Amino acid sequence: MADHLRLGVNIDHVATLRNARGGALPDPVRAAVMAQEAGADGITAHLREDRRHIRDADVGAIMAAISIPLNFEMAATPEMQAIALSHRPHAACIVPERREERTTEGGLEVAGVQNWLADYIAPLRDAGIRVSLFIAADPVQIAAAHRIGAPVIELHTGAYCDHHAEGDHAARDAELARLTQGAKQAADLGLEVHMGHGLCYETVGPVAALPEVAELNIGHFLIGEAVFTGLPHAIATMRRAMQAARV
Ligand SMILES: CC(=O)[C@@H](O)[C@H](O)COP(=O)(O)O
Ligand SMILES: NCC(=O)COP(=O)(O)O
Repeated sequence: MADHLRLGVNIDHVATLRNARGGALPDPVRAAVMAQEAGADGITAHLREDRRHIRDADVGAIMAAISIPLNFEMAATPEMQAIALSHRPHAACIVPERREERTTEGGLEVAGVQNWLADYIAPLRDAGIRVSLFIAADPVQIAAAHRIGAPVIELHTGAYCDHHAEGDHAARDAELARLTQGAKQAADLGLEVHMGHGLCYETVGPVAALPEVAELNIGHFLIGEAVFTGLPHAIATMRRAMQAARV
């Protein structure tokens, strides 16, 4: 078990709120600094092709303002590759994107495009960026991630969280079993395992308890909770829930 389960705080939805009015506030850079001060181990931010949350200028501004790692989420496009190479964040997490989706709906297809994707991530790796692939807990995709030389995978916890929210505990537990198996498979292959999407205080425990998991990336719930209790309190409460599950 990794000694310390890292918490990456995703600040995308501060930017979503800013963009709703088209101005400068609330500032996602301020949220990143506040998250760092509240004990986040990293900041995650997704520069979507449609720029619905952070924008190009935010990437450099966030990196300049924080001293913890930035996990830069990006689609596998030439434009995003060039942006990642120009900023060289600590990590780049390649995620699938569909313009019309409300949120990231599935995992990245790796197995079907493995030669192409291996070539795509090579320059990122050569630039010293830790590449991670945001995938479903599917044995075929996990094996393909390993084959193409990605050092890290992030398993999509969205379905697990959705089933929990819908009260469908059988489906939730089946999804948790898939995540558990996926984490084991990946760790056996030598991959570093992260998880994220849709996690909240109620759903974080069972995934935080998995010994193979080194990092959780959590955003939407924390930013929503911050409206009521403040970001430092939300982060501290999430950390306690993670820690309680780990012992
Ligand atoms: C890739 C992912 O898991 C997302 O949570 C992302 O970081 C936030 O963006 P969306 O809500 O647009 O998916
Ligand atoms: N990669 C998942 C992430 O960064 C956070 O997802 P969410 O908690 O905003 O759904």
